[in-house]
Amino acid sequence: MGTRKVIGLWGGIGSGKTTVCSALEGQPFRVDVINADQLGHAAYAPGEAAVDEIAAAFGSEVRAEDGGINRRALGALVFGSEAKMKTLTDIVWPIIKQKARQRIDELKASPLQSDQGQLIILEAAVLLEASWDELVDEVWVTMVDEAIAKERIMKRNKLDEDAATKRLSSQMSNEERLAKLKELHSLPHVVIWTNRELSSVENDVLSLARKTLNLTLD
Ligand SMILES: CC(C)(COP(=O)(O)OP(=O)(O)OC[C@H]1O[C@@H](n2cnc3c(N)ncnc32)[C@H](O)[C@@H]1O)[C@@H](O)C(=O)NCCC(=O)NCCS
Ligand SMILES: Nc1ncnc2c1ncn2[C@@H]1O[C@H](COP(=O)(O)OP(=O)(O)OP(=O)(O)O)[C@@H](O)[C@H]1O
Repeated sequence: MGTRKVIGLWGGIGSGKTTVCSALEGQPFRVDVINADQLGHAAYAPGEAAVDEIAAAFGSEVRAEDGGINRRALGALVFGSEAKMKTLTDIVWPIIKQKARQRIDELKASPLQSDQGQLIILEAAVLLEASWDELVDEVWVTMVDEAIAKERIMKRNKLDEDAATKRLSSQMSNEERLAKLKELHSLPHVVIWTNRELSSVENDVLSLARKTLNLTLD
């Protein structure tokens, strides 16, 4: 019987979260990724409870034509304003947490399908800020030098340097992230530095996964 583990994958913009998940594809153990950005987006669909609350807080200009939330309009209000972002996250983080817990429970209730075990990965840029680490067994943190993160997101998102700097400065610095990690105490955690050759990062991620699942290392 394989082991099931829930991993919280935490890291800033362009730090390598998606790359880590891709490295785990096609392995003999099962991997299910829950993406917190997507759970948040689902909360903005027409008829969802958060929609009226957000429109009441931010005004009707954040309503989309279909009756849901227009993320672009909302993003323009909250990115760059700490106070407005807090108003939004006070509404939406508890909803994302509840959706993530429900999805983890569903996955845990489903047949394992592999005697090599299962990793359930909760991928979230704000895992610790939102206290979603309460849902996981282990935390993996992707980290990269900020200058390299800037280069990567300029290239990937076709941003100029100013726009990339703005996005990076709206999140925790590496120093703040490392300090925050110290608050985890008893929860196992590991930092995955991604400013290295991709193949070296991928090898480390596979070793980490096998260790987490108590599989023999080859
Ligand atoms: C502001 C919103 C509506 C903008 O939506 P939009 O589709 O334009 O952007 P998207 O969600 O893809 O986010 C863009 C990037 O910003 C990051 N990000 C989003 N919210 C935050 C936040 N509160 N703090 C730090 N980074 C954030 C995302 O992880 C992503 O890398 C949306 O990001 C949102 O609802 N944010 C608040 C909820 C939240 O914290 N989500 C992140 C869960 S990991
Ligand atoms: N080791 C590496 N060497 C070179 N490029 C890399 C490496 N790791 C990641 N990248 C590239 O950097 C960019 C950002 O990586 P990735 O998309 O995995 O980060 P992310 O944390 O998921 O970002 P976001 O939260 O912004 O979506 C991608 O274009 C990816 O291909």
